[in-house]
Amino acid sequence: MANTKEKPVDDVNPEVKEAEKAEEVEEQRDVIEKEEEEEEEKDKSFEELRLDPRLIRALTKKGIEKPTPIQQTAIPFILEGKDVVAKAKTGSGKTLAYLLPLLQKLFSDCGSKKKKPAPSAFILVPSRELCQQVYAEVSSLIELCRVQIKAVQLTSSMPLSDMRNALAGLPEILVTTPACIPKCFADGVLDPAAINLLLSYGYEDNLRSVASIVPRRCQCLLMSATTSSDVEKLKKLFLHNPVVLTLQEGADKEEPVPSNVQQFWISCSAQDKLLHILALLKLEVVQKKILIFINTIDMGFKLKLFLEKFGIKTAILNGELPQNSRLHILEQFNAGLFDYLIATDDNSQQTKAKEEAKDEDNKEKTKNKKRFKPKLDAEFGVVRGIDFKKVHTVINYDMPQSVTGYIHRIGRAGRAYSSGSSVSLVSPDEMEGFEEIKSFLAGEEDKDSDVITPFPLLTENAVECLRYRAEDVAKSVTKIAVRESRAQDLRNEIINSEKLKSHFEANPRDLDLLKHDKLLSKTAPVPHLKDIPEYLVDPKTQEASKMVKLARAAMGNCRRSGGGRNNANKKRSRKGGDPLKTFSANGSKRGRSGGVGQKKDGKGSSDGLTKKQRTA
Ligand SMILES: Nc1ncnc2c1ncn2[C@@H]1O[C@H](COP(=O)(O)OP(=O)(O)OP(=O)(O)O)[C@@H](O)[C@H]1O
Repeated sequence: MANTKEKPVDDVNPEVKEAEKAEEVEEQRDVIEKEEEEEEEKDKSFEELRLDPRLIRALTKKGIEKPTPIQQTAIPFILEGKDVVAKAKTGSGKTLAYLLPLLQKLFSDCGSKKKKPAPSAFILVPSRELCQQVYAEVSSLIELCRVQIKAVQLTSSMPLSDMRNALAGLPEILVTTPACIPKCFADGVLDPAAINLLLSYGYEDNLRSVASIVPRRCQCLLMSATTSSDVEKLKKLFLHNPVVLTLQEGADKEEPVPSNVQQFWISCSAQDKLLHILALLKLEVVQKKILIFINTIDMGFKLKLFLEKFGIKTAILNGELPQNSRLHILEQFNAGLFDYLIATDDNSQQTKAKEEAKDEDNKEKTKNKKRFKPKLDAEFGVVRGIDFKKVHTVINYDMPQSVTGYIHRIGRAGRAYSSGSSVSLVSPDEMEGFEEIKSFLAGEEDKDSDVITPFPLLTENAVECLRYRAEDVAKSVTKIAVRESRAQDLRNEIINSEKLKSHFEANPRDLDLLKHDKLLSKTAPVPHLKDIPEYLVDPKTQEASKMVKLARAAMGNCRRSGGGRNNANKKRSRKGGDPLKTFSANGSKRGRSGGVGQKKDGKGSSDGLTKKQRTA
């Protein structure tokens, strides 16, 4: 009689095999979680970092309980008075890593009767948006700590008299941008001798503009997610025997993109990008909130007009909008007033705008017509450092023009340990740049590993079902319609921005009334395009969409208010809360190698979902 125990492995019932495999995966997961728990146990608390109790209380009120790795490492050195050069991935908490020790140092100066020239701490950030964000963060900490410290922000658009007024109250902290520096120093608004702590964020270019005026005794802190700066060169300029921190978190080594952001891509022609983004959003296979990056302002308006025909309301953020509007759009998006934001990032926008302007000039020579010309704000930037709250998905509608651009864009999702994903639409023209990004992220040792994997939840069939409608609507979004909407939107925003500036200062709550995702199209969207009829929906993609919605609901229910680190939540989501993660069965330890049932070319498999997906 045959003994089942001695049966060759191949003869074992496939269901038993599946179950064993699942058990193995579960065991592996438990080991990883145990390792992570042990790692967490080794973590230091804010008390152990000798942070002032007032700051710790303020952090608790903000829902922040434990320091992140960069905070644990950098805070003690900064408190010691050391120069620090730190590179840590996006969303890892670099802002508090320098703000907390900075405030603590200023607390001790508060009591001293000796009058110091002001401001003593100088925070240099790459964009106005980041300037506003850092200023808001430092102001809220000061308020929560109830200390007599004053912070101000200066931007280059401010008249000199306003700059002088802002500095007249002897602020201890100044937050500003590189573009503002020449103005501050040239007109004697600021005394560089006063600066004894300089913080620069994303430092390469920023520092050159202040190199000649920073006093030698000044403590310098340089923070970045992507820098390639030569520390040796910087040493000669500013740094005194700096501590160089390159944060290696767990198994992530030096990867600049957090491992909690799953990266996907879809291969499609440039013309088919509208069709694909429609499928992603309309079939709800990506989770909200969603930040969509494009490379030109016109493309942003084209996309907005296209999507609104299908009942998808989006807001637009770009460097030609007035500053008030930009800050307001960011506030509303962060507050969750709308789910889709189409953004043009700084670098790509500047270069493309130059091209556009050149193009316009040439045309203008032939046609002597008055044309709408963009005026861009040199201090605009939504990619580096801006803390978009609860963005789950970043979509690269256009691919960024550099690896750094990609890292900063993707870093807007998955901030502070939350899970996130990115989907890049890659056309044949963009393939070379995309390969560069992939090989950079894979690193030297791991060249062949797929860090960015094909998006698994959209079948070819699902996309094709929408083609007729998408192409029909795309034709109606003409160049003229785009240009008119862009000019109209800018006019509206300028009027609103001016009219409402003083009103909002007096009535901040009224800001909520001005929604930024309003329709731009002159003709109202036709009702039948708002819903996709049953017969057009591919059943497999529909199944995936249901999972995404379920996961969203589950995440909503278990998410804690206050924004602090939530271990329970973290574990739950790791165990399958995020369908994109659950679906990527071949994943490495942290589920990075993407979904099954995918073709190497970035398209979903024609078969659609895998066995595992169907079971899910
Ligand atoms: N110790 C902490 N615990 C939980 N959340 C934190 C902690 N420290 C910071 N955060 C939150 O993490 C988010 C990201 O922080 P921050 O903006 O400082 O990241 P960053 O490293 O500067 O990212 P980037 O390089 O993209 O600018 C913020 O919402 C912040 O409030």
